[in-house]
Amino acid sequence: MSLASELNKKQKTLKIPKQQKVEKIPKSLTVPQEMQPILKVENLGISFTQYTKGLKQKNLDVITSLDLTIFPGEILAVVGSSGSGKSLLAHGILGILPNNAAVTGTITYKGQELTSKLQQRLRGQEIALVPQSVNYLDPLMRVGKQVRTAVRKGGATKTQREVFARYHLQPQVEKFFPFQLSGGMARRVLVSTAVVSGAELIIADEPTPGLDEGVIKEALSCFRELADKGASIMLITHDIETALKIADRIAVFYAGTTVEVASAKDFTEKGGALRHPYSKALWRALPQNDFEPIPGFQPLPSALPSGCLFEPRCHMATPQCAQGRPETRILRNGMVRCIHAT
Ligand SMILES: Nc1ncnc2c1ncn2[C@@H]1O[C@H](COP(=O)(O)OP(=O)(O)OP(=O)(O)O)[C@@H](O)[C@H]1O
Ligand code: NI
Repeated sequence: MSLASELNKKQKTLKIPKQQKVEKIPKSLTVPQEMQPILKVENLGISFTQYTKGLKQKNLDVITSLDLTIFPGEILAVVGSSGSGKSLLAHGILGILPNNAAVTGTITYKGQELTSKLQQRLRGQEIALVPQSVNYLDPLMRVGKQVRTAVRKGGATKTQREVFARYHLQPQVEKFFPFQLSGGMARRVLVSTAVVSGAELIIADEPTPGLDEGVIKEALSCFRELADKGASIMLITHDIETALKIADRIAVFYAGTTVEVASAKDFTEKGGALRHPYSKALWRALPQNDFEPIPGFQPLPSALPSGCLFEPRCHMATPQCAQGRPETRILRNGMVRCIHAT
């Protein structure tokens, strides 16, 4: 069975909001911090065992000391460039990492440690994934059926047809097999599967590339509506602008760790409200801002610096930065991993 259908089978029914024109996507208020997070990731590490020449074993640390939390009713965007570990985090939460992966640290879901047994129980029930790759669709099952299997209560066909209409999928598409879909259509089917699931936590891994403006807006506003009804959404994207349209908070990833978690409101003007030099640089690199590229490259997992991961590219770096990884600290209501951030 494909992962998408397996992940979403037997899920709770959730009313699909009627199709509506969305001019502006409203954002809910910032989450009160005393609220219990639905998901808490602490000091997460993900490494891969690789065999090199002569069957020598090598460990590749791709995620190190990663922390983040998501609260009920919140959209947390995870932004970072390619290879920063966004998808691996998603797969780590769902418990679908490849066999050669080792996980350290803790992930708690509603206060309970997310063991592999619990992951298996929640996957497709309370936690749904919109996978980054459309290959997760079952190639042998008509797509309408794949979406209907994700509906757990009530009229599955009605729910599937409503969500297809909402994402501009023609009625005949429900009879199609995945190979008959364009990339954009396949992605809309994946988003539909998660949206009808009624999951309490939806992890959407790059759900919008290849979709046209109208459908992107529809998908994003649908996530916002689900969050406003109490669901939590982790929106993984490399596109800060998409993230800012709906997210409450943004976690900035760099080389497999969280360098900053900020309120979406902090991404404004010259980035003065941001805390980490990388977040500021990422913000300033946008065409509508200074369009200033960040010199250098994100380090590869096989060649991570021993000190601060951003130190080799940082204009604020001092010799102390190369001494060791900075701890996370709370700063101006956000989180940052930089000894110089003020
Ligand atoms: N099975 C694996 N074995 C070894 N390394 C892996 C494996 N899967 C992923 N990686 C490495 O882990 C790092 C993070 O990958 P990941 O797919 O999480 O990045 P990402 O942030 O989602 O990037 P993108 O924006 O391109 O989707 C990359 O350097 C990648 O090469
Ligand atoms: Ni990815």
